[in-house]
Amino acid sequence: MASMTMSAACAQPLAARKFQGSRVSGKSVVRAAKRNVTVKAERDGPVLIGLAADSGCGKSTFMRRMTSLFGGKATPPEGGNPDSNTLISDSTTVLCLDDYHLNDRNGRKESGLTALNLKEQNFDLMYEQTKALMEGKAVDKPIYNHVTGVFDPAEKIESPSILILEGLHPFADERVRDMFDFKIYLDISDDVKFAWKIQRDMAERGHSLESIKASIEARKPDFDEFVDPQKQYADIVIQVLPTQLIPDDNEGKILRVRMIMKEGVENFDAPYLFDEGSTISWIPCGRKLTCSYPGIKFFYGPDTFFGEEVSVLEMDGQFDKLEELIYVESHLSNTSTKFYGEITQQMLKYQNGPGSNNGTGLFQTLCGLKVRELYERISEKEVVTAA
Ligand SMILES: Nc1ncnc2c1ncn2[C@@H]1O[C@H](COP(=O)(O)OP(=O)(O)OP(=O)(O)O)[C@@H](O)[C@H]1O
Ligand SMILES: O=C(CO)[C@H](O)[C@H](O)COP(=O)(O)O
Repeated sequence: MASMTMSAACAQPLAARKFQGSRVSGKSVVRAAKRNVTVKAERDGPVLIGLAADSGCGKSTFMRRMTSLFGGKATPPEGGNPDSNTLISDSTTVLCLDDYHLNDRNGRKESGLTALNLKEQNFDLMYEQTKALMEGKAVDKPIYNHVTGVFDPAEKIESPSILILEGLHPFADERVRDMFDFKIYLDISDDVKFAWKIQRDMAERGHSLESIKASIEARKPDFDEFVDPQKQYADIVIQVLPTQLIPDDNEGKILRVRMIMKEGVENFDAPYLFDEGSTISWIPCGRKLTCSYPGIKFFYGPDTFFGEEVSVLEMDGQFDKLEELIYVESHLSNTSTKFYGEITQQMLKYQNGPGSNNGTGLFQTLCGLKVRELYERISEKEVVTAA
């Protein structure tokens, strides 16, 4: 049977609440009534979006979901290097920041540093080229070839309408960080990262369990020091955790996904469940939504993250019948869809992609819709969408 609880009394001040993983019980916080619209006038260059995440954490999957909302298929530069890391569609260009590594694979062996270390990234070049693209100029960007481990001849990148920088360190350099219109951090917990790596590297790449464990352990200290701290700068953090619906689950198949959204971000109004500012726990399983074990649970409420006010949308569990997502979609507001059912349509379009039946796909889609709206507000151009 469907069940919902909505809290409306708050004993603690916002800042005193524990953030991570806790069920927040608190009052309806009236703070999001204003719409955060600040259209930047006289923008000639692109709208700049950043996506930070560790490697193998679903950036490519996320990018496919996001760029498809702008129409056209994102592909590597036509007639260019087949090992290019760049994806170009009609209006979007996705640059992979691995292309700004300072040293190639051998160089890193000599320096003894990993690619996660900030000293191994050419932030000056990354800044200069991002700035040039933002000014509408073309650049000759290096290509780091992941197959050979060396740099290939540079490729010409024209200034697009929407420029997306994805990689390990989009927000580490203050000069580039300040240029972004919107910053996203994909935060995959160690347990889930491990499960995904095993799935990909064992099944698809023939690596042993021991070698996968060793590579994750080797990366962890540098990841914690150089990549993870960037989440404090993100406007949205999509956090992927093991389910809480199955006690001591270690399979990593059922996921609890949280979309943590900063308050007061220009051109971004956070989506919400039922009632903006309230704290809501919702189990929609029953007549309208088919749920097999362990079911689906949603949560929405205010919180704090790195000392800043945020709202959190959370989904634990997975959909049995994806088309029934329409029921959940109809209870979400501020989603920036252009027609009824657009989220469900998008999710069905990518139903074979990883995460399509759980919160990763849902929140990545929602995030893509918010980016589309942000682009429309800043550029004052409309993205035409077919229902
Ligand atoms: N939402 C998801 N649910 C389940 N598995 C996922 C999800 N997203 C990604 N994966 C798993 O992680 C693997 C890597 O995904 P993807 O190629 O999108 O990541 P990436 O960050 O672009 O990787 P890399 O940086 O290594 O190119 C996929 O093969 C898949 O097994
Ligand atoms: O973290 C990474 C990508 O995000 C890679 O480890 C880094 O780019 C180095 O690549 P390779 O292992 O192919 O030399």
